[in-house]
Amino acid sequence: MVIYKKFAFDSAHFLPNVPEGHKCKNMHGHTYNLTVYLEGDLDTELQWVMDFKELKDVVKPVIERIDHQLLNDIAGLENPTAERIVVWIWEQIQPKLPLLSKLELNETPTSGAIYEGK
Ligand SMILES: Nc1nc2c(c(=O)[nH]1)N=C([C@H](O)[C@H](O)COP(=O)(O)OP(=O)(O)OP(=O)(O)O)CN2
Ligand SMILES: [Zn+2]
Repeated sequence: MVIYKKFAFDSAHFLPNVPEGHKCKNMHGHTYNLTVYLEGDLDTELQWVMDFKELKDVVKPVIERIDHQLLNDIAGLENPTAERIVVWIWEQIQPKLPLLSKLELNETPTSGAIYEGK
């Protein structure tokens, strides 16, 4: 069984390593949408994989670290591509979510990154 929960955060960023003239060298912002997927068996008694509230309690503090921030200022996010951000989030939450199976991060309505671990 796969369950998921969605989160959103608003952050500013710029991509320092792109060539001069690339639009993403300029600071700009996104409303990021994150979907967290867990995969596991149903608990026989509760008939769920994990309480969505417990899932939220793990992910929300991590989202709060990056919401309304300049991502480039955060350790590990000096080059905050969607790919780097999704790995960074994985590294923060995976130790507390052993059933974590996939993260999907949408940077815009048309672009994003999916990470399933190493
Ligand atoms: N592989 C990656 N490519 C790009 C990233 C990234 O994180 N990984 N990031 C950017 C920029 O942050 C940019 O803000 C998003 O790019 P883009 O999808 O081109 O945004 P648009 O709003 O212009 O998209 P359209 O829907 O095509 O208008 C760039 N590349
Ligand atoms: Zn961007």
